[in-house]
Amino acid sequence: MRRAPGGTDLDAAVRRIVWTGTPDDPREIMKTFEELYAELAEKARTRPPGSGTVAALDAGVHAIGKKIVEEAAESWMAAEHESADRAAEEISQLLYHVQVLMLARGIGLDQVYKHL
Ligand SMILES: N=c1c2ncn([C@@H]3O[C@H](COP(=O)(O)OP(=O)(O)OP(=O)(O)O)[C@@H](O)[C@H]3O)c2ncn1[C@@H]1O[C@H](COP(=O)(O)O)[C@@H](O)[C@H]1O
Repeated sequence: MRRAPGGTDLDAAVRRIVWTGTPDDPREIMKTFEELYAELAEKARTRPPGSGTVAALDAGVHAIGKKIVEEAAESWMAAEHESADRAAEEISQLLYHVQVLMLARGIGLDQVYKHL
């Protein structure tokens, strides 16, 4: 069996990445970055009532940018002082707000990926 550095079972680590791992239902499939972007793009297009994404887009680039800075700071603090799971939660929020910023500026995934 393959082992990740540090003796962790690599297959188990990959499973943790692929599966969402809520404590109650570890079988629930997680949402990928691409799937979230497609969902948010659809929200932006259809503007369903009650969508936080629509509200954030209406608030504009300046307000979205402030949320990104806030979530980036919270990610940093969680990574430095809290558990890996807490840091991951903050990072997920950071990624969400980055995607909202992309949509606000009409930036597609490919436009970003070509710079990676
Ligand atoms: N993944 C996210 C997501 N991550 C973060 N957030 C927002 O970011 C905020 C960050 O949480 P904080 O703990 O910083 O809370 P807060 O500072 O009190 O937040 P606010 O006062 O700014 O609302 C959350 O309250 C949400 O408003 C998200 N909002 C939505 N999504 C997903 O986006 C999709 C579309 O959502 P809607 O547009 O709301 O339907 C759904 O799949 C959601 O799960």
